[in-house]
Amino acid sequence: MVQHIQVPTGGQKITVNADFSLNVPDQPVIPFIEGDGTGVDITPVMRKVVDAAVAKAYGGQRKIAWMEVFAGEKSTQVYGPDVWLPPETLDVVREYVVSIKGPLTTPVGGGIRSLNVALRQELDLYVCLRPVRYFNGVPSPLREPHKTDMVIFRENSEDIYAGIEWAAESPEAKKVIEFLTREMGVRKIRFPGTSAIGIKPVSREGTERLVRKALQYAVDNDKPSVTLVHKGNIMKYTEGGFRDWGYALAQREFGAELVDGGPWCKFKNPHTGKDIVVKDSIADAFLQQILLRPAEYSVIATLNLNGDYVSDALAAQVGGIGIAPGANMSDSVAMFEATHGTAPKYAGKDYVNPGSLILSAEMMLRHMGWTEAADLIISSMERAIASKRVTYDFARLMEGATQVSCSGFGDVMIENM
Ligand SMILES: NC(=O)C1=CN([C@@H]2O[C@H](COP(=O)(O)OP(=O)(O)OC[C@H]3O[C@@H](n4cnc5c(N)ncnc54)[C@H](OP(=O)(O)O)[C@@H]3O)[C@@H](O)[C@H]2O)C=CC1
Ligand SMILES: O=C(O)CCC(=O)C(=O)O
Ligand SMILES: [Mg+2]
Repeated sequence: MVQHIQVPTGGQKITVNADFSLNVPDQPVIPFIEGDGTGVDITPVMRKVVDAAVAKAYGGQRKIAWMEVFAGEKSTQVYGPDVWLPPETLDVVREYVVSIKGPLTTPVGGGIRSLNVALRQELDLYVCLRPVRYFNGVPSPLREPHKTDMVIFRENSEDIYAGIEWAAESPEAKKVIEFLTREMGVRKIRFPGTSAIGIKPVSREGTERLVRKALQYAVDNDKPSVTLVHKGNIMKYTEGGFRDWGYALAQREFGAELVDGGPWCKFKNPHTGKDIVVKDSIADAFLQQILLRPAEYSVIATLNLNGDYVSDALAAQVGGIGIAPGANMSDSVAMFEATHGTAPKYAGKDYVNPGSLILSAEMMLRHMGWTEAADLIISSMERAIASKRVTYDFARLMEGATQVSCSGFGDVMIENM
């Protein structure tokens, strides 16, 4: 029984087989969270574009039955003042297997903890998958933006991002600091009386399941390399562990062999016979390498916080977070979402680029096996950009562009299907 969610009549559930493949009916029910801030602008546009692509691709034989579920500010309006993430949202998203969400606000400093992180943790959506590619004509700060073609596998359930921390001078922080200094012999806390404390859990199991997905993706998609991005020189057991466990897994499960004595290693893609190189890069150096030598990187596997930074940095190289899509996935459940946040200054103005959420929906359609509709979204996005009728973020950097609204860009895409 659901309290405030209206289950659409006529739609059916997507189900998951034992091997994690999906059974997708012709009218699947897809839960969506509208999102805070610019969620009110981009989510309806995303739905309109997806509905048009599906109608065009399948001539009315297939149709998504959208089902709104609630989180964030809208949830507090529907369920009551303090209900930010109602249990029935989690239940429904788990039960219906494939969903999509707009961005959700997280206040800085105090207030609620991230609902985005909570959704990922509660549903154990341990892979944050963020492909970064260039669309011809998009204004970019790089001379050769097409050379940036990477797929980020960001660990999504642990690291300092898990949000285990205590405020400075709180009894909890004092207790942890006392334990660390008295029982663990820690002498390195510079100002113990006024330090906030955060905990960074990074596990072998969490690393292995993420790196396994990244390596398998490289195999399935004929990619030349997987790079483990970490700061293991400084954080030896957490980020260094990530690197070491990643390399060990590549050798143990994929038969990788050391290159020149290691630690880089390589294995043959069983489908193509080509080499897949497994390498690593320290995060600060990596951030300059992706600008200077992007063509040398393909699949990226990294920890949660690094993945957050790397996602926006790479998105900027190909035109910004206005067209940066993503997915949060477990072995069975997938929740698609844009890389960007709620951009509050533009909320409700029908202004921002809906491209990130539309391309997240494109990933969703492909995940469902609805490739014809997904292809239509890509081709109409390409044509819309080529026509130079684009939202402010591109228009301000593009010569000869006509600026259109958020919904206007959706309409340009639909015209181009
Ligand atoms: N997954 C999620 O739900 C996420 C939520 N957040 C949350 O969002 C809130 C705001 O975060 P903030 O740091 O401002 O980051 P945002 O990603 O919301 O916005 C930063 C800047 O990115 C550009 N931008 C964002 N969205 C778009 C878009 N659709 N089209 C074009 N440009 C866009 C704008 O740049 P310009 O000013 O140049 O126009 C904007 O000012 C925070 O509460 C944060 O926690 C953040 C990231 C992810
Ligand atoms: O949860 C948030 O508010 C921020 C999340 C974020 O920036 C991301 O996942 O990329
Ligand atoms: Mg982010």
